[in-house]
Amino acid sequence: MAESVIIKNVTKKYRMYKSKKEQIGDLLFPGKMGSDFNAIDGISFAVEAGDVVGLVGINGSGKSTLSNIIGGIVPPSSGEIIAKGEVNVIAINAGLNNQLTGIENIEFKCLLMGYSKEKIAEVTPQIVEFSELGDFIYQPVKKYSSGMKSKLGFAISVTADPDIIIIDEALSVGDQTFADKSLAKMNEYKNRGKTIFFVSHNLSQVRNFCNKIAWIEGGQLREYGPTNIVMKNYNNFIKQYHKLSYEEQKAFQKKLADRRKYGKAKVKK
Ligand SMILES: Nc1ncnc2c1ncn2[C@@H]1O[C@H](COP(=O)(O)OP(=O)(O)OP(=O)(O)O)[C@@H](O)[C@H]1O
Repeated sequence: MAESVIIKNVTKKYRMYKSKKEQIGDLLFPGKMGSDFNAIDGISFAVEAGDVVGLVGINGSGKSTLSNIIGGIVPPSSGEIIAKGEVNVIAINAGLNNQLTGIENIEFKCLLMGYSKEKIAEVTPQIVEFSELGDFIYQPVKKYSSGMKSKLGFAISVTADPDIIIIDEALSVGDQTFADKSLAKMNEYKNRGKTIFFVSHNLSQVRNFCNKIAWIEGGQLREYGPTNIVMKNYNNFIKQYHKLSYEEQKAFQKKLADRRKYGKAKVKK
């Protein structure tokens, strides 16, 4: 099978400040105030065409940051993504403008996707119907609930026919009927051999939908491989993690956060 996406030593650093004063100080004296934090820390793996890859990991591990980098929404600080084909991100709020109405957002995103006026006129009713938003489509998106935003974002995204699709929690928002419809659409993409990245905390969905899993921990890739193997290890980890006391969980989180701040070498095992 041909490689579809190659993730090469990708790192994303954010500057962290303890106060507004530190943030302003960093502007005046660059590099003197605040500290770097690796949201993503040297992640590499290759995905084959037709793979459906679940991105799993506890809160804050870096799943969305990585999927946004793969989708070209967030630039990496270093490293690169080599994607063979067009990439489309289906995420909650992905690229929606809060000031515009639903219908204006449809037009705006279609223009961004390079559609002609005729194509926009053709797909708009289909998007409106898929979104199930009814008359809310004429309201500004800032008045939408997160579920409604997700429905709109999803409806717009699925009219495109990208080769590589990134789904960030979009299937877990909205009501059951919409979730079922979205899952059916995703299964259609999967059966057509598209490459899919699926960010989710819903492990049974990941198990059913994905053939590979990338387990992200503290910004690093802890494990990547076939679903049955990685899911077993991740499930064991989650069970152990939930058995920890509140203090022990905090200590574990701190160790990961320190590693992201100071690097592996300076953090004791
Ligand atoms: N724009 C930003 N500025 C600073 N830090 C950020 C930014 N975006 C993300 N982070 C930090 O990067 C880390 C990874 O966040 P990310 O949203 O990728 O995690 P996640 O695994 O998707 O989490 P969740 O499961 O809670 O959605 C977190 O510690 C987060 O605080």
